Amino acid sequence: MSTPLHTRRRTAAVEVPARLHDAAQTRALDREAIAAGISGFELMRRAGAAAFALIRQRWPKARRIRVFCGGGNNGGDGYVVAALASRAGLMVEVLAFKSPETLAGEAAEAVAMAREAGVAIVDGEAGLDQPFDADLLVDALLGTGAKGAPRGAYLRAVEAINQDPAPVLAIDLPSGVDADTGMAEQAVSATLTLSFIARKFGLYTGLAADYVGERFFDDLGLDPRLLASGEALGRLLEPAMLAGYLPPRLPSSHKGHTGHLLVVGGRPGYGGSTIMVSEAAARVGAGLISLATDACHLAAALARRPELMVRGVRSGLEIGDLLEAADAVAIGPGLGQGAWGQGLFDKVLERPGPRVIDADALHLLESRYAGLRRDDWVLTPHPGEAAMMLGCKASQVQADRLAAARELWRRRGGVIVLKGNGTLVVAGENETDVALCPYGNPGMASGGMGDVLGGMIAGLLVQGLAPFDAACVGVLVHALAADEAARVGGERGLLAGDLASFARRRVNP
Ligand SMILES: NC(=O)C1=CN([C@@H]2O[C@H](COP(=O)(O)OP(=O)(O)OC[C@H]3O[C@@H](n4cnc5c(N)ncnc54)[C@H](O)[C@@H]3O)[C@@H](O)[C@H]2O)[C@@H](O)CC1
Ligand SMILES: Nc1ncnc2c1ncn2[C@@H]1O[C@H](COP(=O)(O)OP(=O)(O)O)[C@@H](O)[C@H]1O
Ligand SMILES: [K+]
Repeated sequence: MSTPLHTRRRTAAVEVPARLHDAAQTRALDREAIAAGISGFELMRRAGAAAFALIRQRWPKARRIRVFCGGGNNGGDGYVVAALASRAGLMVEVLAFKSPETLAGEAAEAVAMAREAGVAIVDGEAGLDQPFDADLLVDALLGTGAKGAPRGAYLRAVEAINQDPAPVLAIDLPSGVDADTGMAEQAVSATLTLSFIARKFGLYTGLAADYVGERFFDDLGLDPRLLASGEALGRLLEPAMLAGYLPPRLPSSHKGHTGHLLVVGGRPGYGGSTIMVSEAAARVGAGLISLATDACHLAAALARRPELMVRGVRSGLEIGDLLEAADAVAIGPGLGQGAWGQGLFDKVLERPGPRVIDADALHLLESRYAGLRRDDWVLTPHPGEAAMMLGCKASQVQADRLAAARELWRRRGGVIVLKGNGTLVVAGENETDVALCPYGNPGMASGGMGDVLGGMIAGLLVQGLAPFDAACVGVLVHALAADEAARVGGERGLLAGDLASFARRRVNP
């Protein structure tokens, strides 16, 4: 983590954020826990108990519970939940999608536990045709051992769960969602998902958001040192981190200490984008902001934010002095890919230094600078732009967002911010180089939101944060501001311009 300019020494401890694992890394943790002396069945018993405790807490009035059990250990967790619910006097039915007699190991012990508790276990496919009128469904079909989309009877079970109006608790993950990537074609649409031992990376990004519902996590009482060991894919961004990144300013600070940003872009008809970039940068604390844009936007920019220094420019030749003065540059929104935009972009790339490259500038980077790699830039593609840069389809980017962001990083270096639900910040191959933002909401699916994000990242860069830190803080502040704005006024109708004032609170933690 870098030290922002002219700030007090950090007092807040930087908390180690939650780790994110894939299925294989989760299995490694399971094995470690077993090697440390907790039996596989004990883990399963704890998982089932945690799930039943959550049921009691969230659905205290539920009396009729239908548990959909698969043939692996995820199914085993389901049998434990059924046993505990039955012992508590609830009416429970297990629909078994693999014959309980064929289950092995811990899952077989869990079946025995359910039988002993008097749970009715019926053949899954036959049971689907029998009405049950459940108050709650438990999805214990597939967990981290799932390979590909649900097949056969499992697929019919997923469809039946989704057609039933009852709420759904997904055990460990919604069956059909890929734990590693979040890819989901046919998956259980859960009300809540309770994950064990490890937070699965895939549940926090991309399409998974449409299936997981509210996310819960239980470490099953494992030693935190064990959970901190071994490999992980990345880490979650959390609000508590902000205090560590953004210590208060020194009382003697002046605008020369807080950074000068140059924003470049806004061809005729696209002036609003750069105004939003500039305003967002100002609201996260950039000291001075120069905006180089088409002259037709001068009046609008100054009317919206008289704090800006705005210059109408006809070509890249007119920004040399501005580049000289700036600590960082944000370029791309409204830039266009014609001669005007090209000239400005070429000029900006002539000099090294922190840059946020977005929108049209990403297209210009691909078309004019194939193979150029730099450490000091932050590239902020949405999935469509990432696909353009990788020469694939946006759906392929979404199918494995981490792989796409990593590939972009390998090609381009610096920091890659892959936008969209569960935004990823990637600056390398290690766990500490990958951050995922679990905040944000679909109210952000409106024009200009990305411009505001770019402005925030740039506004943090000029204050001296390192590119990875600026990207992480910018993404987090942007999403938290959008969530707060949505809480106040609702998601639908949320405007990019609404975020700035909420962001201000977050950068003063
Ligand atoms: N000791 C442990 O390993 C623990 C495991 N736990 C639970 O166990 C789960 C992992 O258990 P498993 O490794 O047995 O895996 P699963 O329970 O996910 O089951 C895998 C089984 O499902 C079948 N299958 C896989 N993909 C399928 C598909 N697409 N369509 C239909 N059938 C498919 C396979 O035949 C395989 O036998 C975790 O998600 C968690 O819920 C918890 O009980 C905590 C402790
Ligand atoms: N459903 C969503 N959930 C979370 N964040 C979202 C969602 N939709 C959009 N966003 C965020 O809003 C911003 C949109 O950026 P972008 O697509 O570049 O928009 P624009 O080009 O209009 O500025 C990104 O930061 C993205 O992560
Ligand atoms: K499941």
